Amino acid sequence: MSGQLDVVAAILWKNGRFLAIKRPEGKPQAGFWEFPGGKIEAGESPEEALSRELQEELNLTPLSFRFWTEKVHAYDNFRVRLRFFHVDEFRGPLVAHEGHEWMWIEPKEPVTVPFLAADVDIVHALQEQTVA
Ligand SMILES: Nc1nc2c([nH]c(=O)n2[C@@H]2O[C@H](COP(=O)(O)OP(=O)(O)OP(=O)(O)O)[C@@H](O)[C@H]2O)c(=O)[nH]1
Repeated sequence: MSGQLDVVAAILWKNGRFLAIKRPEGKPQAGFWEFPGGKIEAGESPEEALSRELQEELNLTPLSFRFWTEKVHAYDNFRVRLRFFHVDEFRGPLVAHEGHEWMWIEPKEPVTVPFLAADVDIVHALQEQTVA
């Protein structure tokens, strides 16, 4: 284990669907799908990190968001602490600045793409609509 990463992840909602993006080639865990977000930088609050990452990655400005849940997940060689926020309103347009593929997922439909291991139970919770 080489320490713990502090990460924010955004569950962006549009017309009842949530956004997933694919980790691009060249990044660790390329090819897996995840929620937009990234590492919280030194001196940043989770909310600031959320706004910065959405802007950098997707050209989106969150206008209304709320903390939902957090979890710690141990990958083989590092541990991550993830804070998930629901984002109900945002300003775009969505532009994949970092070359991400993206898709809007209808929670009632089966998910056919592989998500990062830490996100799998989060996706299930969204599908089961156990979230407020
Ligand atoms: N963004 C994001 N990261 C996640 C999720 N789930 C999850 O385990 N992670 C992990 O959290 C870490 C986030 O790192 P990142 O590489 O996306 O962050 P970043 O954009 O700040 O990285 P970089 O600027 O170094 O490229 C990765 O190790 C990733 O495996 C998720 O849903 N979204």
